[in-house]
Amino acid sequence: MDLLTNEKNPNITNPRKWEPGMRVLVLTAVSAEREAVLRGLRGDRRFDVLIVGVGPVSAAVNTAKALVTNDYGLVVSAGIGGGFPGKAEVGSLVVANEIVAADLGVETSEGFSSLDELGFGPTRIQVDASLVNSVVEALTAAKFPVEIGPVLTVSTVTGTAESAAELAARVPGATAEAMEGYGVAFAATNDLGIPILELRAISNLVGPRDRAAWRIKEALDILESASSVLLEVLP
Ligand SMILES: O=C(O)c1cccc(C(=O)CC[C@H]2O[C@@H](n3cnc4c(=O)[nH]cnc43)[C@H](O)[C@@H]2O)c1
Repeated sequence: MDLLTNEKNPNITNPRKWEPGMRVLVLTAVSAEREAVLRGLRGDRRFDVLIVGVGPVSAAVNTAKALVTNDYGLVVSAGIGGGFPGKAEVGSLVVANEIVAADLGVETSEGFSSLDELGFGPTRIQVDASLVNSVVEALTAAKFPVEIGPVLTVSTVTGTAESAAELAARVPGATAEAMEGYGVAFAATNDLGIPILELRAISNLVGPRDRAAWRIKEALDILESASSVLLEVLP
């Protein structure tokens, strides 16, 4: 056996299926996001909405803790996020079809190599296509501007056009960026096989840092409205 082979990661599986009536765990990074989701869910008792903190490590640890005590049929990472230019506008919603740990790898003289390429992977978690489609159909019917695509999890918010372009080249189709999705998804899928979703309301574009351009209030309002659509999709 190669001493550096990671035998843990291949246990990421997704054998369980969401069934109507199952409990849903929604994880947000901060309380403003949690409050928005709770307003949208209008007190529906099938949903628990918890704060896991900012960043993938905090998100993974706190999601894993929450999954010890309750049985959930679906885990949702929800919050605001950055949209890749030309892929997701500010004020739109992004539903992940794939959740990608986009900066988990090594830097080489030829550029970035992901853990997958080094044999330590995977760094990408697929989302069940039928779940994605039913959420997107319901959001579209409710007239939300919605995009489907890979949502990147990063430990550092992208702050230059060069870094944004590098990430977009690294993950073809990259649609949004946030900091928690992969941590939440890893905790839910690894060994437990609980289906996952990631939903991001776009507050800013991925690229040069421009704090004044962030539309956090608008994104939280959209997150609230989108959460009420989850009530219909997840009966
Ligand atoms: O730029 C700043 O000064 C700054 C100060 C405090 C917090 C931030 C954040 O980026 C909060 C990250 C938080 O929000 C999500 N998020 C929203 N937009 C993005 C993005 O473009 N790239 C990554 N994460 C984003 C993220 O999931 C965190 O929960 C900045």
